[in-house]
Amino acid sequence: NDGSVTATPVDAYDSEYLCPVSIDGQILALEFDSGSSDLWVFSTSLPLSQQKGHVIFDPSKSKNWKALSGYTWNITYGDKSGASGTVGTDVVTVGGTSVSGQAVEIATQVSSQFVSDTANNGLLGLAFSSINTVKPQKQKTFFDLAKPSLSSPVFTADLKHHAPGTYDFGTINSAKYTGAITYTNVVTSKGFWEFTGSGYAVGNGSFVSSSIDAIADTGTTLIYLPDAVVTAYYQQVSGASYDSSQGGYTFPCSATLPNLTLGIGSYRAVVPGQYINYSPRGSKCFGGVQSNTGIGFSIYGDVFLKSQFVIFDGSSTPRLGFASK
Ligand SMILES: O=C(CNCc1ccccc1)Nc1scc(-c2ccccc2)c1C(=O)NCc1ccccc1
Repeated sequence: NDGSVTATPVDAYDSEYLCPVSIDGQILALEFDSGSSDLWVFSTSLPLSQQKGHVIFDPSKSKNWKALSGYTWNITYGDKSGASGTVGTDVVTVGGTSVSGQAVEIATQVSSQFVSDTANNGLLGLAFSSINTVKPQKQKTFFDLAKPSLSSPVFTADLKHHAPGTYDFGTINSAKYTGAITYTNVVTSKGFWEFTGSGYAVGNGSFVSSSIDAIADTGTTLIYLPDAVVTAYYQQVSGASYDSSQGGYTFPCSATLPNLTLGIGSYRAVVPGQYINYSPRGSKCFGGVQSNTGIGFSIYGDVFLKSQFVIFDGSSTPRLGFASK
């Protein structure tokens, strides 16, 4: 039972993309996150003050809800946001793909970043189940549970710049990309869709071969790269500088930004310069490419992913596929 669901940007900056998910008939907009592995939702178990403005899941209204007594979860993201709570299982449907016995993690507490992001009613994790946070027994992701019922064990991301895109489960729709798909091996030891990029080029500059340890992360907005790449990029942007008060590189909003080419094997993925003007911040504009210092690896987030058609291949040898579109 393959499925396809629309991924809608939540704001003018494509800071996140939300998809409608049905939990036994209750429909919530969730953020699909290939950088984490918990499916959690705003719930009636939250303090009313934290529920305000959100669409709330009410397990008491679900016929298929089965509480998992004594099970808890607790997740913290790199930006120090987080949530925690209790767990049950229910029927979860995304597009045409339906899964029963899906662990749905009920929030009893969420951090302020989630409270204020009223469009976001929770996350649907699409990284590997090894990093699910449920205790005493970690739970499987929607993709892992859906896999056996899919035509092929894959999902694809076709995110778009300032426009709705799609996630497809079970099929690779050849109408959504041009040219050949380049596949690259994935290392799953950290639980992420982790691969090694082959280098970079700034604008029309020559390609610099270098191994870049990176993850494909639909839940992270920007691209986080090694300092060597980031400084080389912003050297080509007049008026750009690192602004510690803004926590990253900014530049005059009138700047013309060069494209950034990121190598994946012999494939050259081109991120249009305009995608790298992320958003106005203070009197300048904040860059969509930032340093990966403190993270431990690079993150190819939405600014990158929306320039590509991406295949998350969950076969016995997981791999990532990239194609132009
Ligand atoms: O955590 C994720 C994927 N989930 C992103 C997400 C979605 C909704 C709300 C909050 C977060 N990806 C990864 S892997 C590694 C990190 C990381 C980032 C910075 C420091 C240390 C680790 C992150 C992450 O936190 N991504 C989101 C993010 C937010 C702000 C700045 C950078 C990255």
